Amino acid sequence: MTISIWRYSHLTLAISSSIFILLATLTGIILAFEPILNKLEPYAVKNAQTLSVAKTIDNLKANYDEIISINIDRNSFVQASVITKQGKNQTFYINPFTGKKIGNVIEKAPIFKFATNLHRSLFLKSTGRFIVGLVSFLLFLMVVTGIILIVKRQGGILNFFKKVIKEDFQQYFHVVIGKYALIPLIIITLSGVYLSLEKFSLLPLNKNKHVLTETHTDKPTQTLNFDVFKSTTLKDIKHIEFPFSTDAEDYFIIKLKDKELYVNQYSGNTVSKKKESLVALASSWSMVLHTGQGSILWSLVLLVTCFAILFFIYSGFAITLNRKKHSIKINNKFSKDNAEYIILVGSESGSTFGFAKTFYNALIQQGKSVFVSELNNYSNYKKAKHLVVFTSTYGDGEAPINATNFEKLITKTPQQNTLQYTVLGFGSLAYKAYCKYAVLVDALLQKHQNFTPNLALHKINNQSFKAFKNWAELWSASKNLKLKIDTPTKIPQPKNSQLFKVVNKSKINTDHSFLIEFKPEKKIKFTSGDLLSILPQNDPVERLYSIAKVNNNILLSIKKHEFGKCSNYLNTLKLNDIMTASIKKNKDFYLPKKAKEVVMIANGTGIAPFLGMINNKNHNNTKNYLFWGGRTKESYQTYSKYIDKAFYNKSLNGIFISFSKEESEKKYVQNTLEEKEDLISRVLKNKGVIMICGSVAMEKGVLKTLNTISESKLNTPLNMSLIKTDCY
Ligand SMILES: Cc1cc2nc3c(=O)[nH]c(=O)nc-3n(C[C@H](O)[C@H](O)[C@H](O)COP(=O)(O)O)c2cc1C
Repeated sequence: MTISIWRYSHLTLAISSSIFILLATLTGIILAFEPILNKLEPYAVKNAQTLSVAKTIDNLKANYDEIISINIDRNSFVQASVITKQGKNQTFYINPFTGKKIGNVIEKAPIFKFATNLHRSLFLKSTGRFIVGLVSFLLFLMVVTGIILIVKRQGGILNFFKKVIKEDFQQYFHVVIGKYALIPLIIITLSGVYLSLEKFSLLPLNKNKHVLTETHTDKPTQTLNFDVFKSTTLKDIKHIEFPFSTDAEDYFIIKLKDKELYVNQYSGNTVSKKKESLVALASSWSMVLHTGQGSILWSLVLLVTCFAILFFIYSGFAITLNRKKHSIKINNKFSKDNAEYIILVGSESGSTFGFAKTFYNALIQQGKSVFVSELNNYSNYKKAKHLVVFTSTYGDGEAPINATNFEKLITKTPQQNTLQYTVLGFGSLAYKAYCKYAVLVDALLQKHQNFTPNLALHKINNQSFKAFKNWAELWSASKNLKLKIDTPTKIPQPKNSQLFKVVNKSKINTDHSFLIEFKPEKKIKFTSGDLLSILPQNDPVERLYSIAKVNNNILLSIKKHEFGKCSNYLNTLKLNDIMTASIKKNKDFYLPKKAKEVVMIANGTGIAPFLGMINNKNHNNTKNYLFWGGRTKESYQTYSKYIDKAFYNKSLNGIFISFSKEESEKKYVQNTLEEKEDLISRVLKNKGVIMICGSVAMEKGVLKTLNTISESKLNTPLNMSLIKTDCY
């Protein structure tokens, strides 16, 4: 399988540098605390930034014999180096308003010294510094390739910040956190690279030099009266170096944010100005941005970003291992020119290859000559008579990575024979462009003169093995074959499996239906209308049951089929038995929050989600009506308890029941809908919502009846945007 160059680069970069990134991140986490702790020290003096340098010097002079330097650090703490009246040379934090000492200069704690050395040079001096700089650059490249991968995944740059669809925990959070950590990551990596370049003196030198503009004067004056000191506040100052001697050639050296001044110690005139170079300014910014010095907020951002990097390392490797597990190799027994059956696969993350392999094996078992390849390898097939395309859809309805050239290839590659073709699309209903690329492939083949359709395009949602098996049966019937589709030997456990305990179970009724109530062993979120996915033992095909949320438990309504593996398994469960299953969100079938009136229509066990919905607290005063079709009055007894309760609580405003097998009143749910056409047309007119759950046959009949009511009473076809269905 071709692997995207970007994904390959992203992965290679990650593998080659992960140990160093891990070290840098762990030390980065420790170092992020240093500026936070420093900033919390009580050495910041209120309004000190507004005080003039002249006043500060004045105050210091009143307390000490001599001033050597004044320094304002990134926390805005004012530091002075002085000779005390006792003749001692000392450096400490001062209150510039009084000139008095307020604390000793903070010493770097040993843990921070250790972490800094490891972070900067891995204790390997220049070699270590070089490695760290390189790793920082590699991490930057990973951010860039990551951005490209997100853009591809989201289907274009404009969709970059659009919601990410959750397919799998690691992938989802790798992308989501990646989007939000993007800017800090770029800043951290680029500033890291910059600081390394600086250490290796690889940055352009500052060509600005001091040029003296005044001849010296030996006339002593009062330092305090210098204009430059009076007009400059501590806000602008980084450092002031006092003249070392009384020689006129010794100046005050004043480092401001963007320039350096020489000030004559006698005249107070600025004798030279040197502008800070852009390189030096960038160095200063790189230091601040990379270390978080002076800002608790930015240090916290750096800290969180370090944790994000740790998550990327974990989730990135988990995704890769998962892909490896799913990657499938097919050893073709026949060449492309000797095979009668050609299977072409479009796949991004490999799962479609699994289906192709199963299909390939089934054909080979029947003694057929088959050749499997990728859509991007589309070619001319000398003996082929049948083409089967299995393709997923990626991005926003786009081709998966190994199918991107197919559209071009098919127009310029001639075929000698006419091939019968079929397209099977793999996709997910969670995306708007459901199986869109399969639709395009189908259209391309339809247009092509060498292809004739054999079976209409079919779509498989969420890699459903059951749907695939159904399609394979249809396809083999169309070819007069008896394909044996092997179920996968490894039964995948559904993602986010949970344990559920049986806490209630009704007797099985004359329709072979029963209710079973499960209590989740762990606290989980779910809503009536969500689905419970159950894999019965030794069966890879998941069964989905619509959930009713009752007393915070899951209530299912099950019909036991004679040979139904899952329904029989559920029927064998006793009180307190534990079952493994997983919850699948089904937001499209939630009770609407805003509708004034909701009509719920179900037959048989399709009533389940509605039993939960009508028993939910009705905060919006929505009026709920339930139409249910069953076989006999006895069938209804199974559910009556929940319906009575809803009536009692006034969360159900009408119930309309039809029995199809009661001699006295044989009716289907559609007949009752016709009888209540005034209610139905009112709900449709007022933009209420109609929810349907149950068999597909019932759904068809109900939609037809609703359409008839809409056309006759409202003179308009049924507005499908008001209909929600969950039928099977
Ligand atoms: C990022 C991403 C984008 C997807 N976009 C679509 C889409 O637009 N339409 C669709 O039907 N399915 C979409 N899917 C679902 C996949 O097509 C589906 O999971 C398929 O079975 C994956 O097959 P593969 O593993 O062979 O690539 C998308 C999946 C992912 C991860």
